[in-house]
Amino acid sequence: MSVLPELSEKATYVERMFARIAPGYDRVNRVMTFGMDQGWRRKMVAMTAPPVGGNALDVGTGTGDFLPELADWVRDGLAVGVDFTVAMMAAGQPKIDHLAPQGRAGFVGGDALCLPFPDNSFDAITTGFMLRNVTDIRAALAEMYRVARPGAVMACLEVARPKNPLFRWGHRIYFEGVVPWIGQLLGGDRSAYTYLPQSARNFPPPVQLAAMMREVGWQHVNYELVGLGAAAIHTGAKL
Ligand SMILES: C[S@@+](CC[C@H](N)C(=O)[O-])C[C@H]1O[C@@H](n2cnc3c(N)ncnc32)[C@H](O)[C@@H]1O
Repeated sequence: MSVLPELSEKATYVERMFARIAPGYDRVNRVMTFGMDQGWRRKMVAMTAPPVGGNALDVGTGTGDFLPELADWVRDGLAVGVDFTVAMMAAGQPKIDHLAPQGRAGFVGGDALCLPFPDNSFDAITTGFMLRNVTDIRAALAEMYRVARPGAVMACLEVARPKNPLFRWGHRIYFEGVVPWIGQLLGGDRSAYTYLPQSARNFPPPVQLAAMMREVGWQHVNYELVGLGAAAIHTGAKL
């Protein structure tokens, strides 16, 4: 049975869903990805290579998993996480408690489709598992392009479907049959983790996402499959 909302209700549905699962979000992520997700995030930050003293932005930051790594790279610069679900950022606050007093990292409430920042503000941008959840993927990619400074690199992590038929079959069983139960047991919310594989089915495949990035201005667009093809990391530059 589909749990996917109508487009007109999607933003409210997504915000309420993430507010519900915020307390157990990190735990479920670690188990569901066999601990690989943090390595993917570290790799992405290295791909964007934020400069020392620069500003880095993580869009749809959730519990802020990218922020400590971004803050390490920019050192005395600033790492900002933006999200429209306050409960997710509140759950992640302990991760940046040691950085916030020195003004090195912070959360900002805001919509990825209308980012609350001026043009050309950030030297590096990351976004992880967010694009699947927005009502307009192109608009989100265009907003990230708008706030990126010339020279900035953006890296995006999203779910994909393995190409190898055997992995694809195993992935489908795991993602659609097992993941909702992991979500139920560790996150207390089966419906949210049923939404996950269903929303992934509707998400454009990596080649199509790369084309969308180019359409809104990103250049040198590339992608790499990770996790046996279960996720893709796209990168693009603003020249
Ligand atoms: C699956 S979580 C990903 C969190 C984090 N980036 C990570 O890597 O684990 C998706 C996040 O995107 C946020 N989100 C979805 N649509 C958004 C929008 N239009 N504007 C801002 N945040 C949004 C949700 O609130 C949620 O925190």
